[in-house]
Formats: sequence, structure tokens, C-alpha cells
Amino acid sequence: MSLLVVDKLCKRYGALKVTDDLALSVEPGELHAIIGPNGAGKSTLIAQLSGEARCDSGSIRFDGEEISGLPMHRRVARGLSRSFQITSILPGFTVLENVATAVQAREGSSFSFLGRVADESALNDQAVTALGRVGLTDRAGTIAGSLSHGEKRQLELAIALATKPRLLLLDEPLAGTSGGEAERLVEVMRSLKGEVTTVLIEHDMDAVFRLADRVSVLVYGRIIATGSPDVVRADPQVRAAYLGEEA
Ligand SMILES: Nc1ncnc2c1ncn2[C@@H]1O[C@H](COP(=O)(O)OP(=O)(O)OP(=O)(O)O)[C@@H](O)[C@H]1O
Repeated sequence: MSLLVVDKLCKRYGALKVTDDLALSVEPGELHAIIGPNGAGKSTLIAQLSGEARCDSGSIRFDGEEISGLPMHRRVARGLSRSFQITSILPGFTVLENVATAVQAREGSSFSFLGRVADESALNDQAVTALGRVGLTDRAGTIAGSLSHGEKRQLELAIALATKPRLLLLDEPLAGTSGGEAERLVEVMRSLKGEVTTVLIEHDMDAVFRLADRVSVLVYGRIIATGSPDVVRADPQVRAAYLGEEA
């Protein structure tokens, strides 16, 4: 069964149909990239999936249950997690504290019966594990505000992973990163493949076509093609509508 099934999803801003009868399915374990020209509606779709933006109509089924009417925190509780851009990082706290805070938010008071010391050590263990997954172990004690841009992106990923997502929504994780930083993040995303189901929006076509199991192409609020990177790259409609000679 698909983990996520979106059907007939709509969203308007005034007269503009930003999400137009959109259909999409995401299979367990896959990295599903969504590409499309500027203004196609990619960020709006992610916002509708995460619960930041209301849906005018249509359905979002997550693990078989309708979630389109649920507020964001209830979607997070079900395992649907969005990696927020750098604004979600607490710059005055250490890298480890940033991730531990996310773990604490997810665990709520479930460790409270253990008392404060055990509580902290359990939180830290999970945070250290998440930092290891993104290659930031040796930066655990660093103040987050002093990280490089690429490291902040790695930290965002660690924060998202610390919430143990069943579906991770990544909105342009490579934006603003340099070559080496982008490569590191691509490697982290590759290492998560098969383990964390991921919906990725990314403008870096090279990264998308290297990483994705499947690619969906969004144009004017509609998915015009879905398939393996090779199938999508060869699709004449996609080439005409979006990729042009870059494909
Ligand atoms: N809050 C809003 N109010 C009005 N219009 C909006 C709002 N948010 C987005 N839009 C419009 O909806 C359309 C889709 O925007 P969206 O950011 O989802 O596209 P995108 O595919 O993510 O673009 P990009 O690749 O440039 O980030 C654009 O025309 C945008 O101007």
C-alpha cells in the first residue's frame, strides 16, 4: 500500500489555481522528487502536505487515513515531518541541544518518570544518533549560529530525523549550498534511502536525477509525469514543458 496518496487536491490564491486537481502517490521507502518550473506550486504542495497551508478540496491519505483536515502538530505526531529552513535552528544553542530539543518535543513527557538526569541522557543519545546520521557528530558542542550554511542544512536534517519521521518532506535542502556542502548533503540523503520515505523538492537537477527513485513533474499545479529518472528525462511532454535542452 502507498504510504501517501494525494487525490484531486486543490488550492487557490484568489483566481490563481496553485494546486489543480493534483494526484500523487508515494511508496514506502522511496525517495520521490518533485520538480517543476518556478511558481509551479511545489512549495505550496509541501505546505499542504505538512498542514501549514489549508486544502480547498481533495484528499491526502497517509498510511490509509485521511489527514487533510488535521492540524500540523497532529500530522507530525503521525510521523509526517517537514524539514524547516534554517529559521528553525536556535542559533545560541549547541548543535546537540538543537537536536535534543526536537527529540524532547517529540517524546513529550514520556521520559519524565526517569528523572532529570536519565531524561537528559536519553534525549542526548537520540540526538547524538541523529547527528551521526547527517555527519555532524564532531560538531555536537558547537554553537549552532557559528556553523557554515551547509552545516546548518545538515543540522536541519538531523532535527527532522530526530522526530523519527515516517515521511520526510524536504523543501530545497541544497538551496544556497556550495559544491562540497551540496555533495555532503546528497550523500546524507542517499544514506537515508530505503529507510526514511522522502518527498524532495529540489532545483538541483543533477542531484535530483542521481538521488530519486521516482520523479514527478509539476507544472501549473498539476503532475504531468511520474516515473523513474530515466523515464521522466525522456518524456517529450516533460522536455517541452520544463527541462528543455537541460535534460
Ligand atoms: N500565500 C500566497 N498568496 C498568494 N499567492 C501565493 C502564495 N503562495 C504562493 N503563491 C503563488 O502560488 C504560485 C506557486 O508558488 P509556489 O511557491 O508554491 O511555487 P514553487 O513551485 O515552489 O516555486 P519556486 O520553484 O520558485 O520556489 C506562485 O505563482 C506564487 O506566487
